[in-house]
Amino acid sequence: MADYDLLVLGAGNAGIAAANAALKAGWSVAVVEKRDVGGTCPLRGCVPKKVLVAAAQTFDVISRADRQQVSVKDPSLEWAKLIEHKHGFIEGVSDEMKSSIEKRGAKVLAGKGRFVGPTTIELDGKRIEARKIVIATGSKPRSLPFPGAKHLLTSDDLLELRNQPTSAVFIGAGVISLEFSHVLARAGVHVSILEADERPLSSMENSAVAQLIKASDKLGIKLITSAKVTGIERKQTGFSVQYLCDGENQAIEAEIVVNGAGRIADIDELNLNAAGIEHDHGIKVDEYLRSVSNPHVWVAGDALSNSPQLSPVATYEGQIAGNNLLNGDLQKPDYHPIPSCVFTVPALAQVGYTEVKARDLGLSFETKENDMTSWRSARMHAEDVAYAKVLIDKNSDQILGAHLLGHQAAELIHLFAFAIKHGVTARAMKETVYAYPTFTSDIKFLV
Ligand SMILES: Cc1cc2nc3c(=O)[nH]c(=O)nc-3n(C[C@H](O)[C@H](O)[C@H](O)COP(=O)(O)OP(=O)(O)OC[C@H]3O[C@@H](n4cnc5c(N)ncnc54)[C@H](O)[C@@H]3O)c2cc1C
Ligand SMILES: NC(=O)c1ccc[n+]([C@@H]2O[C@H](COP(=O)([O-])OP(=O)(O)OC[C@H]3O[C@@H](n4cnc5c(N)ncnc54)[C@H](O)[C@@H]3O)[C@@H](O)[C@H]2O)c1
Repeated sequence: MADYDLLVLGAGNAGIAAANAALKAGWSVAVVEKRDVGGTCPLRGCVPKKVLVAAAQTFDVISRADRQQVSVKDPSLEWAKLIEHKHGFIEGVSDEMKSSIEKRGAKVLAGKGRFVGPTTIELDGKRIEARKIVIATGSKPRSLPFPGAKHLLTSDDLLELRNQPTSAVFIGAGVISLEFSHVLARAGVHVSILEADERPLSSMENSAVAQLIKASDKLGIKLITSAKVTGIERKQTGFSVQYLCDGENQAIEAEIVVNGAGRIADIDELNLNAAGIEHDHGIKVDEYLRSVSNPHVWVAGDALSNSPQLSPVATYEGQIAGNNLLNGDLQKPDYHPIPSCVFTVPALAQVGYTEVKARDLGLSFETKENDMTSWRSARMHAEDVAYAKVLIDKNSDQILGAHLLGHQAAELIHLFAFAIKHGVTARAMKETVYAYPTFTSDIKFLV
């Protein structure tokens, strides 16, 4: 007989969402967690990162204040104090989350679980049998193969870094590197980024990314693309990062070197073969997030290898896995209307298709592109960057994609997400009466 109806591996957004669905249905649920209940987003990801970004935003506003006739003398962003301030947002959070899920009836088991059978997990030498299992073990930084990779810091390390470095090199120009770079640069750190690809953020809209690169350059962030890192060597005061670019061996020195080369599903220690769970670069799941080879197992969140690694997506997938294991396979995730934001300063936000993707799909659409820096709203707030590209279906008048940089992008994007999700037309967005003067009221001119 099974010890639990459901066992969840991992107590992050995805695991907690799946557990909650089963608890509501009166199932007995165990949640196994090897680190802290809460997982990446509240403890080592979105929230602590955003505390740093919020400070960078304030610094940015102050740096433009003279244009609004406000004089502020010598502002500075103090890294060590900021890290201390960030701690206030994390302390006690994991304990609260643990007691909250326990109150709802879950048994929280500490330790690293691994499969020893199709529905059996081993934890600290004990075997636990469950009727169904959800794998929600999240992701970890991709390990890099060159000599000296052991010197690399991760985002976890950066969030704990007490002493402000004078210089930093990031390997990879993805979301993590760009977000941290914009904070560090404002604290006065010399930042360089080495990107293997021809351009950063390859899944985002080209023209919006180009504007972000310009804004990063203005901050002093040095971005080197098409760079193949070959090694990291320790020097007296820091490190030398060697790389190949344009056929030539080159090097940059910095006090710290950070791995921003992507995150991969944290599944390689789960002993998946013992449970007959098919996997190659990730666990193979069907469209209902169920393992294709073990019908008792579902996967959700960053532990999946083919969906966006985002906190609300992890929760959404956890809920779907939970609903499907309770009710039979009914729900498939739909990622199209889910927005994402790169929290640089200015922030870049997108939802729906990029222009390239819409063209690949053979859609017939109109592109509305605007630089709003000369608009009254942007000038009032002394914005340096204010850009929007919106794709509108020529036949249905529905929004296919929106890409915003600056101009409250991380907030405005949700109106476009709502429009895409619910089929609201560009005309309906134009005809709505908005409060004025607001950034939102500009939407009429963006669609
Ligand atoms: C620096 C950073 C900033 C980010 N910022 C944002 C942001 O602004 N917005 C956004 O949407 N997303 C952001 N993300 C991504 C977001 O944090 C993740 O997509 C999300 O937290 C994934 O949730 P999850 O439940 O899948 O995994 P996690 O929250 O990582 O949870 C997985 C849990 O499983 C546990 N575990 C692993 N293996 C085992 C095992 N064998 N046994 C028991 N437990 C195990 C882990 O300890 C962990 O607690 C950020 C990520 C990082 C790293
Ligand atoms: N604001 C947010 O929503 C947010 C913030 C942080 C992280 N995240 C999530 O976390 C995930 C991981 O973030 P990330 O920034 O580490 O990854 P990423 O996938 O965004 O970017 C990784 C980058 O590293 C490059 N790269 C890979 N190997 C390299 C190498 N050897 N040398 C140089 N460049 C290399 C890739 O080409 C890519 O541009 C993202 O997928 C993202 O969804 C989200």
